[in-house]
Amino acid sequence: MDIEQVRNLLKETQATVDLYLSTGNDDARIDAQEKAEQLARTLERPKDAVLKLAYSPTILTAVKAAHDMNLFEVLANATSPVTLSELVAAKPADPLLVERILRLVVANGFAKQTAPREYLPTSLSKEMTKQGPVATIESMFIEMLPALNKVPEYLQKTNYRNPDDPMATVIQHTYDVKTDGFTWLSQNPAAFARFNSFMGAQRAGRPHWGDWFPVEERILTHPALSSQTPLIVDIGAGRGHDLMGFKTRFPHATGRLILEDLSRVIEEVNGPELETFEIETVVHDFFAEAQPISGARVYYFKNVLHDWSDEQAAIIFKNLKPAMKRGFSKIIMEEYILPDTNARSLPCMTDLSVMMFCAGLERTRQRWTELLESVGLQVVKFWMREGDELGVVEAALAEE
Ligand SMILES: C[S@@+](CC[C@H](N)C(=O)[O-])C[C@H]1O[C@@H](n2cnc3c(N)ncnc32)[C@H](O)[C@@H]1O
Repeated sequence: MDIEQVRNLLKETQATVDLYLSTGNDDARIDAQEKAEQLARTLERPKDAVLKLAYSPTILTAVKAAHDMNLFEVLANATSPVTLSELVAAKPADPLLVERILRLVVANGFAKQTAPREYLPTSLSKEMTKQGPVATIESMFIEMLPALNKVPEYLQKTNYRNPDDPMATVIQHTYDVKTDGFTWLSQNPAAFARFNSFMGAQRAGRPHWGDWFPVEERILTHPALSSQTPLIVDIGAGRGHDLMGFKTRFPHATGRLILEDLSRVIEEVNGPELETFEIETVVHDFFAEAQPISGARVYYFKNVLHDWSDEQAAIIFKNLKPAMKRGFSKIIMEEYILPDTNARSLPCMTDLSVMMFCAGLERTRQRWTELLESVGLQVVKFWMREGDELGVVEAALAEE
């Protein structure tokens, strides 16, 4: 172990923690957390680090089993220690088994132990009683882990080609299905509900782009805007929460708000709620047809492009471009924008997951630039917000 390195990291960790405590800035919080992790890694013997990594799936297993035995439900509201006997009664289950599961759960911060066979909740135990976090663990455990397990085999079989076909990626290899991952999930209502809650939980608490992106300056201030102009076309919009959020923040913005998605989604979302927000709906398959709404100020995609490989994304953009008005229309994409070096761990985890599930990918600045330029578009600016590597790619037709 390099003692000098430990000393330096300790100082750096202290400095980033102090910065966070004095500013409350979320970037500073994440920097502090990463420095602390680096420090912990430096203190760990490499062989122990490898062992821990190899055994790490057992943590997920223990948390899932604890959830299945209702241990978090019983613990969550306790203000004084809960005994093993009380926890055992929740299912009921064998005391020795519960004790063993709880040992791993406690060692990983999902509960606290106050005395032999006495436990208290932590913020993580409480998290494990909410629908979204539970769905996150369940979806990962039930549907995704079997496929993750097959990734090395799949990559070997495909001679280590980067997956680019959503009909022939790890999901099809694992489950022997002939559909894309989303269709496969949608055919199993329980799995689909889990997955949707998982995705919802992943996005929960993220600020709306209208709260940090300079919407007024970059979008609303333009002499050509009129009440008939499509102001925002949200492509692959899902249930329309982003447009509703936009309308709430900019109720007097000039122009129409249009929600586009596949027909099955539009059938489901059409109704009084969207009408209240004056949101129009249009059925549009971005692979099969040209963009039907011409001359919009903004073509907005959120969490759409990362589901698709560059080859598929190029089709989406080629179908969009003819509708764009030069000097007026913009593309706004809310996605991860990874730095070209040293990306953080979480977006790299989602990168591997979208690769496995739909041959998608999270893109670095360089990859976004290259993708857009390959189809006659250009990055106008990358906008990063505080907190993580999520941001907005603002793009337009390339200059002629
Ligand atoms: C990951 S969801 C994102 C939804 C929404 N933008 C959000 O961030 O919550 C991807 C969306 O793309 C839609 N989608 C998938 N394939 C599509 C296609 N070929 N044409 C149009 N929309 C599509 C899906 O129905 C889904 O609503």
